[in-house]
Amino acid sequence: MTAVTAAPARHETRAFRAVLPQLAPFLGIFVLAMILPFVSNNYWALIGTRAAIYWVLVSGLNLIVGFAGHLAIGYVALLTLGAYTTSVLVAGNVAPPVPVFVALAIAACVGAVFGVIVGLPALRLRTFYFAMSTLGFATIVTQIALAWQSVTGGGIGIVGPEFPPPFNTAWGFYYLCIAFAGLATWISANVAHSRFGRALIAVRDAEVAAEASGISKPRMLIAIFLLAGALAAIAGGLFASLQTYITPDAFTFDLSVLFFIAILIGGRGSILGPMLGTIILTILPEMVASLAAWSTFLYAVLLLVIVLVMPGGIAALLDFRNRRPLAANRAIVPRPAALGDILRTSAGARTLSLRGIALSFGNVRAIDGLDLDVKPGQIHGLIGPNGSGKTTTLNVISGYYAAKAGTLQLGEDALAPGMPTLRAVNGIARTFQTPRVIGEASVLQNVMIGGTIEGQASFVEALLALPRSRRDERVLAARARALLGVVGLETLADVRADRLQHSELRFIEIARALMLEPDFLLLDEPAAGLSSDEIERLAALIRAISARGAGVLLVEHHADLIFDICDQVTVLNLGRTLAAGTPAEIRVHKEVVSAYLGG
Ligand SMILES: Nc1ncnc2c1ncn2[C@@H]1O[C@H](COP(=O)(O)OP(=O)(O)OP(=O)(O)O)[C@@H](O)[C@H]1O
Repeated sequence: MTAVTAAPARHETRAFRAVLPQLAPFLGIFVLAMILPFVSNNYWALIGTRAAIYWVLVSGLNLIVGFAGHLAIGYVALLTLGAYTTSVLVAGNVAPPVPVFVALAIAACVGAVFGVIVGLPALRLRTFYFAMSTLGFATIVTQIALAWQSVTGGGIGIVGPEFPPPFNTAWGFYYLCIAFAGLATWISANVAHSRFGRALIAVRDAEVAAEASGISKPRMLIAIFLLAGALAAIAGGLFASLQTYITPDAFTFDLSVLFFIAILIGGRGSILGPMLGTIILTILPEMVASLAAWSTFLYAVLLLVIVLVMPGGIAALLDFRNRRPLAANRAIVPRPAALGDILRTSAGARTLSLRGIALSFGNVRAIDGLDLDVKPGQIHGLIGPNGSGKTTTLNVISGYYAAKAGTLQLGEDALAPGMPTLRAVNGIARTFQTPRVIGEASVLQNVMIGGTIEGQASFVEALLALPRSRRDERVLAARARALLGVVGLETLADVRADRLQHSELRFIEIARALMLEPDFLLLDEPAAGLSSDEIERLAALIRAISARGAGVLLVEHHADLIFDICDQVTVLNLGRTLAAGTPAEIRVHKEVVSAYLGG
């Protein structure tokens, strides 16, 4: 990032004002939690404590289910693990007894390790299969707790840990749990509002776009499972103390379902929604005591109602900002001239070259011995009839497909085949034939995702909102807003992306790709679905991008756009080069005219 920097103090004030409406409900809940002891009795201390403990677990699980989209349904296993680890360590069943806070810290570490073990299948398994693997783990933990009698007390159980004064009274323990719940909220909100939280929803809803932005799914998931495992185990330790005595029966499948449904009621990608969901689900059976035995049935009905009536959950209900209508006749008016203030002039003198690239799908030769050079500062058009291999060429360059033959080089360096997440590091960005945008995220967040790898702060720094992480956010947000100005969409920055028109999504993708300050930009049919005015503006924008020194590879069916702005054109037919040359040469090339252009 060069020209765009933000004045920290001014930005922080503006940012604080912007987040105040989002912060207000949390402050409200916190104040209510603080005054509860003064307006109620010990019965409510128990319910309030239970809700706080559940939320410590759900706040972490929310990052896995609500943000990363992995159906970890058997998460009660980590609550069990934390409860037994804390109780056993405090009781001194395997080693000399340790103080309860030390035991809780050890349980958090054990939970983090097992959190990753439970989560690892998510790297390969999706949806139902991953859900089943977490359930399997829950069964194993319960069986071990039952069988390992000398340590866990088996079916008879074990005494839960006791906390020292002032936490050994009902309200003292309540305040301790509220403190943990507050901390868990702060940590999970920090992660959610950092580049890591955005990367999670990108992997969930637009995995290929996430990879093109350099986001590594395994690293992201491991970090999240570590955190969620630690939080769940801490919740387990607190839960064991609340119960005073634990047996494997205390950790029912109903609890797992409660955690899971709390997130679904709350809404994906939200912190406030699942928090309210957890509170509601904890209080509901108590309010209607006669229905307590029906709790599983109630949860199932609630789940059905949510899925059918309000799939966005509480978060969607509270999202007043996105209820405001958008102007129907809005026009996209890019300002390419502003690019100079945002992107440095690319100094890259390296050429992106393909030599003898070949790739088949079964018997279909998608590309067959392709040579192609994309030079810095030039626009290279790639055209050809449907199925001629244009998108496949882009996918080979972006690392989604590994070519069966040939070489792919950036200057003197060979580009590793089949490594899409490394292309962003190599300065290669792209857009997609069908825009890959995260509908539930705002336009601004979508663009910021493009700059994920530009962030400097580590996951731990983001989790604690340390200065480097706050600076990352400032810089990425400022650059994303500036790029939205360049593509003419800055007024829509805070709108959910799924409310936008198709043509607007195309420009969002370009802004997202530009977040990387790419040396090479691969555009897959960017003019598809655009009006003639919009195509003209797109042309000016692409010209301005290449004028900053980037090499552009433009796949397009609009021949006028290609001939208007390209320096070089390659024509493909059945995976082979039919012709290559300047637009003037291609326009009159006999075979091209008869095979593709017509006339
Ligand atoms: N994943 C795949 N599996 C099997 N065949 C594929 C796959 N991807 C592409 N193909 C085939 O490879 C050939 C080239 O496809 P490609 O999408 O690259 O063409 P294209 O020139 O981009 O076409 P269009 O202009 O319609 O987008 C086609 O015959 C297509 O059916």
